[in-house]
Amino acid sequence: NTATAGVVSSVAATDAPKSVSGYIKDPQILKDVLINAKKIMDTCAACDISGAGRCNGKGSCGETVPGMGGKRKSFVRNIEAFEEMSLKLQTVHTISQPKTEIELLGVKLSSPILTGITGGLTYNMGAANKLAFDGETMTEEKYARGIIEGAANSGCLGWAADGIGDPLETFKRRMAVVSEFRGRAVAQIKPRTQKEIFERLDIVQDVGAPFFAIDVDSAGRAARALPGKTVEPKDLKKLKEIVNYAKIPFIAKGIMTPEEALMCAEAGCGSIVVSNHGGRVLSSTPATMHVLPSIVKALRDRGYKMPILVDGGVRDGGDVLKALAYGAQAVLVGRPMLRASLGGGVKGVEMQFARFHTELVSSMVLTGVADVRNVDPSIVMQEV
Ligand SMILES: Cc1cc2nc3c(=O)[nH]c(=O)nc-3n(C[C@H](O)[C@H](O)[C@H](O)COP(=O)(O)O)c2cc1C
Repeated sequence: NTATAGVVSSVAATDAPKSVSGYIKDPQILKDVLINAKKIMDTCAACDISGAGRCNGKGSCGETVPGMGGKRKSFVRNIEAFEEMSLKLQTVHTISQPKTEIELLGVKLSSPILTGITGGLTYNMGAANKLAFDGETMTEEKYARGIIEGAANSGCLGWAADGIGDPLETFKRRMAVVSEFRGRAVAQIKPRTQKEIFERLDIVQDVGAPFFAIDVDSAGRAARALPGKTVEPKDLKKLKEIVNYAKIPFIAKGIMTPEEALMCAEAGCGSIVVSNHGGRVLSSTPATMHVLPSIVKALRDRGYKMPILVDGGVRDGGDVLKALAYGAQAVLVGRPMLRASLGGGVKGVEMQFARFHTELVSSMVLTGVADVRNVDPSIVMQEV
């Protein structure tokens, strides 16, 4: 996320969209939404658009999952970790209508799913000047609206992202979209200097976001930062300063070790996202699902009750259930939501949420889980 785009388009509205053959206007089914996304993304992650829309980073996209960078190993590990896990099929019980609702930091969600934090269709997705679902030009604003409104309409939460190169004005305009969905849209801030974080946090709080995240794992981009566009690692002291400044819960995103999870808890963070940034920041990290159990254990053993979120490679409702069985309270879904918004806007994201929800319910019935807030770890078995 190094360039300039924000929610407000860096593409002039008058630019004619590039026509794309076979593009489906106003798609009515998810498959067509995903086809659209594949057609407009130069570097598309669409490996299997006919199935569940799974992306394994190895497919027909020529191994160029959007914004992958590096050697893609971390990303593939995330996907494979879920594939290696099996769910225990058990149907001799009475559970036919399992409960999927949770409350996350004071916000009620219809299922334990948030969108991933993604943005930058011009520089991350190759979708500048391409057709949108409405037959007009695709813009950052349409993209963000798809994510945020689509999630809100699904009873879940969508994130507005912060691009490193985004000037404050762009950030403010993006927050105007969040403001429309007061209480039902959340915002992320890059690990900028403390002063810049506080400046953006004031705005995030003004627009009514119930909580915010900082992707602390974007710190490596400091090496490429332009003057005045600084990101930096955050030590315990700085984490505490942010917690103390904030009037809403602060989620630290990009935590991959028990030690750092404990530091976030000690700092007073409201939550963490166990994440390797979808494999985009460091090529050789473990899968998020491989580190999640030790992080959960470390926090719970010391009595910390904060919700624990996870992302990276969540591709269907069964994966959501696996993450919950490993101790997460909710997941973030990145690329599948990204593609849904690109190919179908608000409606596309609603369809994607509906698919995840249906699959989650079905997986719960088939494993005998009555409530997402209480998932027995023994429903997951490692393949032997
Ligand atoms: C195109 C793209 C842009 C992203 N931009 C951001 C960002 O601005 N901030 C952030 O915290 N994470 C960002 N991420 C990482 C996601 O929030 C998330 O961690 C990751 O996509 C989850 O993995 P998944 O795509 O396999 O579900 C981005 C990911 C992608 C694919």
